[in-house]
Amino acid sequence: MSKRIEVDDLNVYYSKFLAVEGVSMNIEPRSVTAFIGPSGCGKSTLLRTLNRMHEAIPGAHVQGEVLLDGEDLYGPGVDPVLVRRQVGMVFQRANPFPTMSIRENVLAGVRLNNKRMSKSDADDLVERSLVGANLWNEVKDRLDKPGSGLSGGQQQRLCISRAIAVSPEVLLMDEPCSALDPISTLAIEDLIDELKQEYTIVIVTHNMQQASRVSDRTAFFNIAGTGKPGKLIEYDETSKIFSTPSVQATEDYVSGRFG
Ligand SMILES: Nc1ncnc2c1ncn2[C@@H]1O[C@H](COP(=O)(O)OP(=O)(O)OP(=O)(O)O)[C@@H](O)[C@H]1O
Repeated sequence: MSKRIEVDDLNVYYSKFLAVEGVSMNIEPRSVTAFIGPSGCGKSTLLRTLNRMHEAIPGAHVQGEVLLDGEDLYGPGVDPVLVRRQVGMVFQRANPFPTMSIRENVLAGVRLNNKRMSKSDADDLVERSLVGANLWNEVKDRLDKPGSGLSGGQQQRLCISRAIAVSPEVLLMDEPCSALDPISTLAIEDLIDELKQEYTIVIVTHNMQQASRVSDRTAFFNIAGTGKPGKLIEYDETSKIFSTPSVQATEDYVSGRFG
């Protein structure tokens, strides 16, 4: 259920603009990898190439390879819809479908995949996904109420249950806690720690403490100036990045001496 990601000499473009240049990295299964770096260095852009969401923007394209357990996501004949089923994504702002019930929100991705299910299978899946996202106890008595009636932190966990309901191999998270209060943030961080038993997780975060709390490895990206491409500067064990990084720019960034 958890796959290895290999990024090989990846260039990421918005039309002619090279936003991210020459990234190569291996991301291990059952681990959490944090992408950190200053605004505009391409963290979210790179994240979106890992499930082919980048190319949903007109003119956006990549050069290079992204392999999932050895298979090139950008190979000929690969269906981006199937890729997105294997590689789920959770966004900065929780985005449950507002008019749908909690139950239907959990099932939304599965329904999109045209999977027909009996009522009892659907009930099982809803329960398993909500338990998996640590939300079941809080919502089990109101599954037919709208998802928009939940708190921000609960909505984010609802989005995580929607993502895991389709049984992905990888979970991408783009600043999943940036709109949450500290208690909800801790709940999501605990959940990330549990989810890594089953999934490969990549998280973009601006919060250094969060990167050091949740991730096994950290990738620091930087940008030489406006209009220049973002680059991967250093990628290592999180403890090393935050204690004895090899590159001065990493040290400056993690110690807050940046810019
Ligand atoms: N849809 C788009 N069209 C054109 N350029 C874009 C688009 N989205 C992002 N960019 C550019 O790509 C570069 C990388 O942006 P990206 O959002 O990936 O950076 P980031 O490191 O995630 O930033 P932040 O930390 O502020 O979210 C920036 O120069 C940005 O302006």
